[in-house]
Amino acid sequence: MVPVGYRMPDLRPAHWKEVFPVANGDRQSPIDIKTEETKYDPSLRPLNPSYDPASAKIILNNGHSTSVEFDDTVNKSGSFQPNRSNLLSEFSCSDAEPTTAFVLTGGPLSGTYRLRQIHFHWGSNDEAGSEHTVDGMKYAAELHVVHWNAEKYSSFVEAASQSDGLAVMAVFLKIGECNPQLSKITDRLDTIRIKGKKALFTNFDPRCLLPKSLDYWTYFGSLTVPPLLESVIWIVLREPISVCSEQLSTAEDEVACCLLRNFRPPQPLRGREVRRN
Ligand SMILES: NS(=O)(=O)c1ccc(NCc2ccco2)c([N+](=O)[O-])c1
Ligand SMILES: [Zn+2]
Repeated sequence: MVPVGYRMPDLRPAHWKEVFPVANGDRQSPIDIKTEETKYDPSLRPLNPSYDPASAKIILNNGHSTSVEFDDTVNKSGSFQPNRSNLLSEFSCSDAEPTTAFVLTGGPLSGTYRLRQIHFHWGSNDEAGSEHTVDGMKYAAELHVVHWNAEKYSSFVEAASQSDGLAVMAVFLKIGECNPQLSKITDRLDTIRIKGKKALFTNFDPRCLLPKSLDYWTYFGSLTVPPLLESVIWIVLREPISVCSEQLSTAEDEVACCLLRNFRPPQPLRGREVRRN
């Protein structure tokens, strides 16, 4: 029962500032990446994602996106002993060494950032859907791989309020070949059609969704949905991955209307620098 006189907050991005004043802050995300204005930084190291597929737990419809949540309660470094039954080569699509953790290191990061969840932003058609844009160009969708600074902070929520608390790797999705790795997620969306619904989702290695090249742009920004906290080191991969229209429309059809067009428009750069490796 909604109390008399209660006005539901307007959920559209242009109104977020009424509830979250930080929406007008100096390091908001996403942004338009003007490639000519990015700065090469020789101190930037290669990215080093290493994920334990066994840490994938559930797939969730959290009302503004579909996410795959990972068990980030313990640091698995050292605890994951590769053996016949769990060798990454059986799960992973890359031929990397078996991992002993599910963390992101290297790139612009100092320290170890632990994988929390992955989720997508898409539009209601193939022409728009990404949050970041490149020279004004929108991609069909955008994958976010969310990590938190487990070396300095004790939880995701604590890290989310710190300027170096989160690291989100963004991967653009462009319309092309169907992506069998993505189907592992889109094929399960029918099980989480309504908000709050979750389903078991294990043995998924997010590296299967990454492009061949891990070259990136990086800048200091924020969460792109409320509470819009300015705690994210953004790492935007320059090479997109492919998705076919059928997969995207499956995603759009399978989840409630409110998950469509869940992308925030680009925000003012406010003098920030975008670096590239
Ligand atoms: N589009 S995003 O990667 O910036 C993003 C935004 C919000 C939240 N979550 C909302 C939230 C509440 C407290 C702190 O965080 C997440 N996430 O949780 O991975 C990611
Ligand atoms: Zn996101």
